[in-house]
Amino acid sequence: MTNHQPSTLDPQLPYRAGWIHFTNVAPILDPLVLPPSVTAITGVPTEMNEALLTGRVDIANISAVEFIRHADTLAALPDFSVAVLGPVYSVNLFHTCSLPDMRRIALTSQSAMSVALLEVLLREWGLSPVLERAEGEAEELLAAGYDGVLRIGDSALKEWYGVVGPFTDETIVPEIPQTGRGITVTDLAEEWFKVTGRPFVFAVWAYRKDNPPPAELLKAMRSARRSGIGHLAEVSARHALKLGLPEDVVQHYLWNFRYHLEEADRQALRLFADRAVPGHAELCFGPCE
Ligand SMILES: C=C(O[C@@H]1C=C(C(=O)O)C=C[C@H]1O)C(=O)O
Repeated sequence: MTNHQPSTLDPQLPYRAGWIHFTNVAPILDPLVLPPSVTAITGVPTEMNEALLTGRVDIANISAVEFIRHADTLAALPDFSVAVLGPVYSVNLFHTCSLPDMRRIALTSQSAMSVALLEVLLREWGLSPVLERAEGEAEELLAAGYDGVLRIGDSALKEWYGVVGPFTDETIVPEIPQTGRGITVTDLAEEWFKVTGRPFVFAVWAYRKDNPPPAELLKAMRSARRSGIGHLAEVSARHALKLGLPEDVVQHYLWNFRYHLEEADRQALRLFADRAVPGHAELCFGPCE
């Protein structure tokens, strides 16, 4: 991948955005009408992390841990996040033995944040299994001999439902089962909540400090989020169809997210940063010098 100069150096060039295209960003991305001065590409978290860090894009919703690791050069929008308080349903450790018995865990290559979260939780639990990158469906990898499989995003949401579903009308409230077909699903955001009582921030919208986004992009993003959250039933119905999941499950999945990066989220992210990346530079939620 080639390095590009920040586009602020040439105001004639478009401002380039990178969007993680998972369903959990749909309430912001589906209604988004980009200003003419902005272009966009899409990809999975590790692709968007790389696109921002190599200068292929100017802003992206990236794994929050990459923002932390590069806090000397990156800033985050102060009011945008993909966060939850409690379960997230799409960042899952699938396992067949108990957590302390796990020896070997397969990690998805799409994720940076969930891997960092798993490492923090393993330390918390006093466990040190071998962690390896391996692709494939959770059930296949478990059958192939892994004790645990970490999956994120839409495929993790679908695999979670495949294990714990189908639901009756009453299942969603108050408690969703975590086992089925001999598999347990440990929701990492819920585990973080059990340890800290805090939200967990998976993604922030980050940009290089010297290259902040144009005001018209922020305005378009805020207006899109308002519209997406205001029409969550329609957004959910559209994505339920794409995912092959029931509408009420997708609606529950989406209304559960915190898209506004409030003070509680920023504090929780700092707490995570201190545990995951000791010695990190101070986190700046723009505008930053
Ligand atoms: C909750 C999720 O969050 C995503 C998970 C990320 C990661 O693990 O690196 C990065 C960005 C988030 O949007 C998910 O995709 O399931």
